Amino acid sequence: MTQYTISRAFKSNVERSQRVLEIGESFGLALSDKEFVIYDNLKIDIDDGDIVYITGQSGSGKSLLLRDLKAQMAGEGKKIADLGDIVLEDKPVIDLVGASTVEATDYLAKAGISDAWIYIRKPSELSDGQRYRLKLAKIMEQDADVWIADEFGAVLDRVTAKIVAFNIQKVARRLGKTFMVATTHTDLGEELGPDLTITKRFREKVDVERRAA
Ligand SMILES: Nc1ncnc2c1ncn2[C@@H]1O[C@H](COP(=O)(O)OP(=O)(O)OP(=O)(O)O)[C@@H](O)[C@H]1O
Repeated sequence: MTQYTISRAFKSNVERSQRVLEIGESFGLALSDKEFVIYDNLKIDIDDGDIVYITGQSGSGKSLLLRDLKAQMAGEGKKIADLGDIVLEDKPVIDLVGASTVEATDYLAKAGISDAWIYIRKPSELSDGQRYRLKLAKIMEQDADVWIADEFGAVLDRVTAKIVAFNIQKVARRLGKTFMVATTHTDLGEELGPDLTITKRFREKVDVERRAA
């Protein structure tokens, strides 16, 4: 178990344009620089192989948390596969994943793609949701210790998001990977079965809940 400490704050630095001054006056906003604290010395214990489910409203600080955890884990020498870093070559989908056709179809199926018409298309011809699932297949094939997916399933319909969540946590658990996702959606708890649920609330408030052993 490793303990990570997260602290993050921003200065407001408001640029005082004419319109900003009008808004400040109309809504009674003080435009003096203020500090916004998003994480205040938050301690999070994460074990290798944990499934970590980060939720919270838009703008609450989920991406910042993932980014800081990623940096600290990389600093410890862990290999990270981050969905946000994956660049897709414009080749047929079936050529983009795995060492063989069988391996490719296996990874793709786990990521929720099992349509032959998608296999033979290129990423530029796919929908956002199909591209997202292809990237999930690509993080599963990487020889990394930690898999990271921000905006997890955000572009997927909820039935597909749940199926993909269930499948990928199963693979992560089998391979002993740490899998960390962040999303505004709170409906994936049952499918992910997270070891750690982090709910980011307003200001620096955070709920961290570990599943009973
Ligand atoms: N460089 C920055 N300077 C100032 N404020 C920032 C900066 N980066 C992020 N923030 C603020 O920190 C807060 C958290 O941002 P973050 O991207 O982590 O939110 P999020 O929960 O991932 O949101 P979403 O679900 O919309 O992606 C936001 O209110 C954002 O405005």
